[in-house]
Amino acid sequence: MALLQIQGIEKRFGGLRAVDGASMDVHQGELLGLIGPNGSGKTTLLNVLSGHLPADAGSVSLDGKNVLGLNPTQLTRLGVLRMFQMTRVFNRMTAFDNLVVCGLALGLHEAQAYERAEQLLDELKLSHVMYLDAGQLSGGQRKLLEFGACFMVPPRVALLDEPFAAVHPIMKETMSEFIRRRNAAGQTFVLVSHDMPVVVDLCPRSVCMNAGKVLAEGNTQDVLQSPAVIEAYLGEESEERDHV
Ligand SMILES: Nc1ncnc2c1ncn2[C@@H]1O[C@H](COP(=O)(O)OP(=O)(O)OP(=O)(O)O)[C@@H](O)[C@H]1O
Repeated sequence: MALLQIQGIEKRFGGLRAVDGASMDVHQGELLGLIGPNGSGKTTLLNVLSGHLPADAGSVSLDGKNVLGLNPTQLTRLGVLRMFQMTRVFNRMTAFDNLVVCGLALGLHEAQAYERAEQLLDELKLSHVMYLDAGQLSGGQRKLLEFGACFMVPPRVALLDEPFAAVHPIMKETMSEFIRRRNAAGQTFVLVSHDMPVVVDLCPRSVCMNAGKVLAEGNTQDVLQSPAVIEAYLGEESEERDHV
């Protein structure tokens, strides 16, 4: 049985079907790419999975138990953890305290939270800025920090929304390496990204969405070469040209 079974999810905003009957499975230990042109419904689907938006229809089960309708706090406790496209950290707290607070909120004891925060900062090459306020860090460092916060208590599934956007290539490499290492150790990920070389490199399997529906899924290379997927991305490019 899949770790996460997503069936027939629908989410409407007024007359717009942002997610239109999307179904997919996320297997234990896999690193699944979730791709698709701008506006295809990827972020909205993640928002439904993490409890930040109610769905209009469909079902989501984790380990076979229905979790649709739970709120973000309940889902976080069950191990469904979400990293946002827009970085969300406490700017007036140090990088170290940001992680410690997150660990305490997830139920760690103080000593455990300190230890894991130090380990994660080291692993993410942020030890040299650990006592700076998060507001003093670069955008990329803040993103790495938020990313690290997701792993203070390793989740059942980490939902990452564009973690590499606007991140310096060296930090991007640090993040990719972290994802690769954790995945090799059994961590399950869903990775939303427009960075195709990284998706190809990291994700053996991908799902491509378009207009709220699943357009193709399977081996990432095959998905990217599928005529329907190429057409969907070309459609996006010609729409961009029309607006210039
Ligand atoms: N809160 C909202 N209210 C109204 N429309 C919304 C809202 N959130 C998203 N949408 C619309 O829903 C559609 C899907 O958006 P979504 O952000 O899920 O796509 P996406 O695939 O994540 O896009 P991108 O790759 O650009 O981030 C878009 O047409 C978007 O404008």
